[in-house]
Amino acid sequence: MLDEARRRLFFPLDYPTLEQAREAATAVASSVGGLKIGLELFVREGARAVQIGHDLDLDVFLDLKLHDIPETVGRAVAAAAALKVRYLTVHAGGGAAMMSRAARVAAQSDGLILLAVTVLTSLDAEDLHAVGVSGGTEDHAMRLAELARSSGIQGVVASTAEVSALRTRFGRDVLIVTPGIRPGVEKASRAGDDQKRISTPAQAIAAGADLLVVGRPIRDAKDPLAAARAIVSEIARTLSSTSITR
Ligand SMILES: O=C(O)c1cc(=O)[nH]c(=O)n1[C@@H]1O[C@H](COP(=O)(O)O)[C@@H](O)[C@H]1O
Repeated sequence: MLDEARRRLFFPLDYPTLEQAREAATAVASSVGGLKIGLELFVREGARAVQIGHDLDLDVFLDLKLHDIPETVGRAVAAAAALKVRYLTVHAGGGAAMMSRAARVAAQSDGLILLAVTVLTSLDAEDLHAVGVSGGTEDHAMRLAELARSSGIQGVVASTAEVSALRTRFGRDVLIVTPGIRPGVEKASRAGDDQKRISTPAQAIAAGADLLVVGRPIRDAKDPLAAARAIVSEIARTLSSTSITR
């Protein structure tokens, strides 16, 4: 169970330099299933950042949140596929034509899995309202997930609050990735940082999330490896008690 739990934990390399990222990745490698390369490191280091994951034999999740016209996104997906990453994010808000094009390009690759970001975990209903979206975060996330699945995208990124509804709607037929994880913060509606829709690792797994993205609680811990191990144990306990496997 511990190995299955470890496989589900992704650590974002949100670091300013390649050296810091490599050092941090190496320190936690034995207790995570994969590494997420996001905007900060990729803008600075490009493919060299991706290589950290390959060198450590970990899955790489390239988080570029692509959102552009279909032609531009399709070409970017092809470029990402050439880096041999396992996961790549696109913004579901880019629409059906953009996601369909991305999905067609990914389907021709060697196993690249696309994830559509629904409603960022840093947003709440008020933020959506301010950009003209009414109906709340769950409604909007479900609408975008529906669009993503019907466009051929295999996975979605959503907060724990939407996971149960996503499972009910799509069953096991969707990969659900959940950021906004704050160990030990059960009931607070805010993490004390930019994340607004948060949960503990246990809550995310019990709701049915497949993969958890946990950054600052590991990166900023005194002992990042111990923090990652504690999260893996929490995931394993929850998997055992809820008998969720995949
Ligand atoms: O696509 C993502 O990974 C993502 C989507 C989302 O809705 N919220 C979100 O926090 N993320 C990413 O997940 C990570 C969360 O990091 P922490 O808030 O430090 O745990 C960051 O690298 C974010 O870019």
